[in-house]
Amino acid sequence: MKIKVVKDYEEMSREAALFIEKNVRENPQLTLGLATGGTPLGTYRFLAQGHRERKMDYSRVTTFNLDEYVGLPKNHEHSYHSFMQKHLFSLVPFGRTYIPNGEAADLEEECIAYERLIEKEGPPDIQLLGIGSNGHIGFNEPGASFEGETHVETLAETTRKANARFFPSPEDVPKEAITMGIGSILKSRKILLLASGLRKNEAIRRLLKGEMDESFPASALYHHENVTLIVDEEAYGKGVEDIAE
Ligand SMILES: N[C@@H]1[C@@H](O)[C@H](O)[C@@H](COP(=O)(O)O)O[C@@H]1O
Repeated sequence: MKIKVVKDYEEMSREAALFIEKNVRENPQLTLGLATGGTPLGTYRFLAQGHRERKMDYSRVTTFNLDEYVGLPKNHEHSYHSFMQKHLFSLVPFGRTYIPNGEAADLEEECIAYERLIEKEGPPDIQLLGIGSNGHIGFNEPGASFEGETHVETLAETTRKANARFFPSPEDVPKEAITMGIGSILKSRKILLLASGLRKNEAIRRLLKGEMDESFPASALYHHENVTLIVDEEAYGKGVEDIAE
């Protein structure tokens, strides 16, 4: 695991966007795995700026999103479809964009179809990831299998609480989500993990201990040979050793 410690959220976001831009310049037909949540917002802002000001071209890039809430219509203001539209897709035209359909009549079928799509079009050349304070990646909660494919996950109460800030009230946070599995995520060629702020300090500390354990989903990343962690000083904390290589 390559670890880059940066000053703050802005710097993390800029570094992440530069990482993606460099890879897209080298391969304009890249497949990009995308994440939601507060963490990648700055990265998306910088990608949009690069497109606007430096004419970065994403017209042949295909994107796959990690996850979507179950039961929210695509045009619901808190669906991840709406999130991506608002923060990235309306600002940067991509070739093709895929997000799981959380209101599919047959969710199992949707999961299988999404996994097949990833296999057919991908796997992603770069998978962008945030980390939950309980170590979740995508919506793979503690206990999720490291070999798991796209599936329906019941959200941990801590995750629902953390995401309540995006909803009018905590009860409005859906109880389930479709998520790419940890096995699907690990198929990506490169993984770019971002973490910012004190809220993530404990999760980063635990990750950097380097112990692989299904009770801590992000530790599965030690099974992958090309992971870059960009972490700001608050999330990294003082005195954390670079245990990981
Ligand atoms: N499903 C998403 C994850 O993809 C995200 O990485 C994580 C952290 O969110 P945030 O970036 O808002 O801290 O939780 C969310 O629930």
